[in-house]
Amino acid sequence: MAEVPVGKTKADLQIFDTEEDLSVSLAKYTAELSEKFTKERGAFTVVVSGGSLIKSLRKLVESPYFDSIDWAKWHVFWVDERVVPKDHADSNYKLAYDGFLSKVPIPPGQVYAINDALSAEGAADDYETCLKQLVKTKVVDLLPASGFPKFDLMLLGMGPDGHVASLFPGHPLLNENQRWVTYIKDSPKPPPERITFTFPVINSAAKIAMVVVGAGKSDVVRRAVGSDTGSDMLPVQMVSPAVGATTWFLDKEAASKL
Ligand SMILES: O=C1O[C@H](COP(=O)(O)O)[C@@H](O)[C@H](O)[C@H]1O
Repeated sequence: MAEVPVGKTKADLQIFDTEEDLSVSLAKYTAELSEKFTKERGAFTVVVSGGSLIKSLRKLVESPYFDSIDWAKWHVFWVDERVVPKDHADSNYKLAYDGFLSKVPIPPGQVYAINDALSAEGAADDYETCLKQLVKTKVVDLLPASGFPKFDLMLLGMGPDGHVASLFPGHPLLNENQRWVTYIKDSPKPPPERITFTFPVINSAAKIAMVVVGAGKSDVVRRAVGSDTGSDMLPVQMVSPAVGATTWFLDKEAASKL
């Protein structure tokens, strides 16, 4: 494991020969954090993205991780969601449910999907209200220094353009610093309407795993890893936890241009 600069902070970089090896290591990392936070807080708050990340979580539902994890303590959230019905092919909820959540015994009331009956604006407001309630009841931690929720673990992917969550290069939402959850109606990647956590929330997390696989992302990985703090920073370079730590999980192909 090497420590490398990414944007204004440093991240641990792990490179794996195969995506299979990456998936095993990601399961071990997640299981260890599940044990740590469950012991410390009595709950484990996990935020997932959509996209290719979900496939890389597959080893978690296998032995020894499946049996060792106290799934009843998990609370699952989405870093971003497309404003489509939950059974739509574009839904990040459906992707996670089919590939992961349907295979583990997390109590359904601890899986916080967005309200798909609302508009983008309404769904963002509703999700933010839900998070505020969970902070009040101490299911979700608060980072006192920032006043934003502090999730235990964020499992994030990155698009080939360097976007994370639904925070896209050059978009004004990159600068949102009040809202916890906001919405976008002009996403450059379809579907256009989405809700997304803002950077202050992402950067208040205790642990962030940035999971990137495939040669198609090698150029953006090369651009992201380095101490470029210019004004045209990629969204992924703005992932910069205030008190937490980021670990990048890359397969050999994604890391091939480093
Ligand atoms: O649209 C999205 O894209 C990103 C990246 O997806 P990937 O398939 O290139 O890994 C994803 O992290 C985000 O949650 C999703 O809504």
